Amino acid sequence: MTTPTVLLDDVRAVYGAGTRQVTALAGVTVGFDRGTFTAVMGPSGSGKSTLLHCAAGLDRPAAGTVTVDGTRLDDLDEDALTRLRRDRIGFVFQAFNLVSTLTAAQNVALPQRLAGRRPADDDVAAALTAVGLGDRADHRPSELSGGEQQRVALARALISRPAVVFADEPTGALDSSTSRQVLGLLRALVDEHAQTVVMVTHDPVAAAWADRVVILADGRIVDELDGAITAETVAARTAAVEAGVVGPSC
Ligand SMILES: Nc1ncnc2c1ncn2[C@@H]1O[C@H](COP(=O)(O)OP(=O)(O)OP(=O)(O)O)[C@@H](O)[C@H]1O
Repeated sequence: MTTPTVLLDDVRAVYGAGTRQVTALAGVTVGFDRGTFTAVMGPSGSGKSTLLHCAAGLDRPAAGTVTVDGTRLDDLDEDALTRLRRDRIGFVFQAFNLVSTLTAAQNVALPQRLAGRRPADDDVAAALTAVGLGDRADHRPSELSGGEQQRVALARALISRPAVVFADEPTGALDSSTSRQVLGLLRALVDEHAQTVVMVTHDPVAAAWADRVVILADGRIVDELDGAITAETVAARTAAVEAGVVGPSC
């Protein structure tokens, strides 16, 4: 049996304390295999972002373990965790994205430069071209739209080839043709480079690009789809969860 690239084992996450305590993850066990594309869905407040943050080492769970690329995150101090995030994890997050003082090209090259390598200028240009931003290499994030910034983050994942790419609503701010372009790029990371992609989305059309859909409700995984996934089946299953037909108590 192969070990998943990312494994969450009975992960619990809580915010606040006392009467204000909120359980965001109530014991989640899930693995994301190498070369797979998983969509994480569920109603607002069901724990999707918390799951992504715990899996990516941005939040520490209250209990349970997270293993990324063979390394248990709870074994790492903050410096080692920062290095692991830099070297092994790609982020396509709206709020956790690019360095504002660097150009698009410098942002794409950043993880490799921090690791002491210098990506070839041609590789950086090719990655930006692949995401449709070949002519914006010298622009800083403030000169790019939210969707363009997301695509710069994707270009970074294209050349630094992290073990896993976490994407939080990567198409939320995009029109449908740019969304298809971004989803096609995520798909290509998986199909052509056997990378692992985990994407939080509310959009059944976006989720249909994945190999597997994991649906959360109240901090637990309550449903899963794989095989032939269509936007219609995803919409029906998420609607059933929202309506409480499928839920933690079922
Ligand atoms: N910083 C925080 N402090 C207190 N509670 C929080 C915090 N962040 C999240 N929560 C709570 O934890 C639960 C899970 O939140 P999370 O953001 O993971 O959900 P989500 O499924 O990503 O929601 P959405 O789709 O609305 O972004 C919610 O009840 C939320 O209110």
